[in-house]
Amino acid sequence: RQMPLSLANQITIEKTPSYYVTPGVAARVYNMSRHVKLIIAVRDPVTRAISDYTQGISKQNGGKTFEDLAFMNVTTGLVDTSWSAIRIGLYAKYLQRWRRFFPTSQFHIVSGEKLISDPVGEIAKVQEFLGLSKLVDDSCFYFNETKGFPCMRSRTKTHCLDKTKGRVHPKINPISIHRLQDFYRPFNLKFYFFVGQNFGWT
Ligand SMILES: Nc1ncnc2c1ncn2[C@@H]1O[C@H](COP(=O)(O)OS(=O)(=O)O)[C@@H](OP(=O)(O)O)[C@H]1O
Repeated sequence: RQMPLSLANQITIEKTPSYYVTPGVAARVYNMSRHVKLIIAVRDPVTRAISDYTQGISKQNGGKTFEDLAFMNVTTGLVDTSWSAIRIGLYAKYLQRWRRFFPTSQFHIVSGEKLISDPVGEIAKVQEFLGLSKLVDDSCFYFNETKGFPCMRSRTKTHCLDKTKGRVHPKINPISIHRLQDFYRPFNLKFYFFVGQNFGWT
């Protein structure tokens, strides 16, 4: 058994990035509990793809550039959706799968961008969604200039993202960025429509 038991006054949270995109997971979660609350954290899919690639560089990427992987043909700019870093950013497609099992009221979407620019505001919405009292306020965060991210502070300790997160991304040719923005735009609009929230991705 992997999930710990929760008492009536407790909530149990489990986080795995691949849940959202893995076939069959929505059905398995539904069969475990159809009342479960679902939190999906998203960011601009172009930045997400570059972040994914950056994470891959530290493991293996076969010496390939971001463009080698993102485009089937760099000259025509045909996007390669068979590459997972690209495919995962099609958020609307995966949400449709989850919505076959769960009503809109059971989803909460967290903006990765706002989590950095306004962590207190973004966490406040999560607390509300989970029915928790608002424990997180400005005193819980400070901005770490070196890391470029907000870090958490409690009375006894501080905590920043570890070194596997918040990596510096490689510089990608602006033409490639524009091509990917054009590619994702209709999917992003569909996602905004589904969740009733505009994330302002370009
Ligand atoms: N708290 C918080 N606020 C804002 N952004 C955050 C936060 N936690 C993780 N991240 C960003 O998410 C990227 C890593 O995603 P995951 O945490 O899902 O990574 S993992 O798949 O579990 O390894 C990683 O992206 P990069 O910055 O591109 O490395 C993190 O910066």
